[in-house]
Amino acid sequence: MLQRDIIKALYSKPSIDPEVEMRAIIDFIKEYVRTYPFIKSLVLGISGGQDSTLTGKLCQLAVDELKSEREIEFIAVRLPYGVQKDEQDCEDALTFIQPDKLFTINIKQAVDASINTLLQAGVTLTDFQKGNEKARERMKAQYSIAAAHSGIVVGTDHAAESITGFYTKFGDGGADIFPLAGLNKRQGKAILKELNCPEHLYNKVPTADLEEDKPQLPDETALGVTYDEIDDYLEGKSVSEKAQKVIEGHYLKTQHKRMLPITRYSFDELEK
Ligand SMILES: NC(=O)c1ccc[n+]([C@@H]2O[C@H](COP(=O)([O-])OP(=O)(O)OC[C@H]3O[C@@H](n4cnc5c(N)ncnc54)[C@H](O)[C@@H]3O)[C@@H](O)[C@H]2O)c1
Ligand SMILES: Nc1ncnc2c1ncn2[C@@H]1O[C@H](COP(=O)(O)O)[C@@H](O)[C@H]1O
Ligand SMILES: O=P(O)(O)OP(=O)(O)O
Ligand SMILES: [Mg+2]
Repeated sequence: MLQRDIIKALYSKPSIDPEVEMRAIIDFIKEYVRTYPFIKSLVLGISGGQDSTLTGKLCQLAVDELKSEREIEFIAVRLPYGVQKDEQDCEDALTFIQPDKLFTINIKQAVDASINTLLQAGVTLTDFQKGNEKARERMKAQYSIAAAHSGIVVGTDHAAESITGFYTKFGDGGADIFPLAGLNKRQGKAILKELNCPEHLYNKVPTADLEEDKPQLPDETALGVTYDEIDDYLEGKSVSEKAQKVIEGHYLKTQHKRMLPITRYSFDELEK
């Protein structure tokens, strides 16, 4: 049964103890950093959404615990395209996280320059495709900051995003570690509650906010399925036939995103 295989592949659990899970994630981050002495920073884009708020807080907590052992800092990065509509949420997330360092990189100039250069060469991108350019520019900026600070890039992908492939390949999908792997959306919310996060940040409507034609488009509208249904599916519960079809359709269509570039050998591993 596909549901069982997906749950196994994405390390999804039917339930979590938020305190235990939070400790396990912090310990994973600490253990990873300890394994590679060159790592002196963790770099992460903070959008004002649930996932980057949680990932950022856990990174800062891990770094705080490591500071007595070694040189290490957490670097938060604001990456607006022009002026962000949910600017205040981003400020609130940063107040909650209290990062060691903050950079603000406005990606508008770089994205617009890229779009224009492509246009001059005869390649016209749609608004949706431009959205993916924004995500890739954010990835590039985070890697530049990591390179300049002996760091690694942290990503916010988790099971409820991974299952639908709802991220830009080599954009927000491009990072060095994914501390939230295995969690679904409501489990992430439960950990934020445990951390006393301001309620409006974990109850915020999830959005990639990449399209200018559809500002702050809810992920659930774009996906055609709710996170509650996705979370139920990942917890092994039965969902409506329609939800199951939509979720499994996204999963199968985005298999390539959960693999490194496909070769003659790994092609055999795809479900056809
Ligand atoms: N761009 C936006 O404005 C926006 C907004 C909200 C959400 N999202 C979500 O982010 C995700 C990004 O969109 P996307 O998936 O179209 O773009 P993407 O760039 O992440 O993935 C598409 C690319 O993947 C590669 N690809 C596609 N099928 C493949 C296959 N079978 N084998 C190997 N490579 C393959 C191709 O290079 C293709 O251009 C989507 O889930 C989308 O809903 C995007
Ligand atoms: N506006 C943003 N500023 C900083 N970082 C951002 C911004 N938008 C997205 N990000 C990063 O990308 C991931 C994925 O976002 P989704 O909302 O899931 O598409 C986010 O967690 C940030 O790290
Ligand atoms: O990745 P984020 O932080 O933008 O969260 P969400 O996916 O809920 O928008
Ligand atoms: Mg978001």
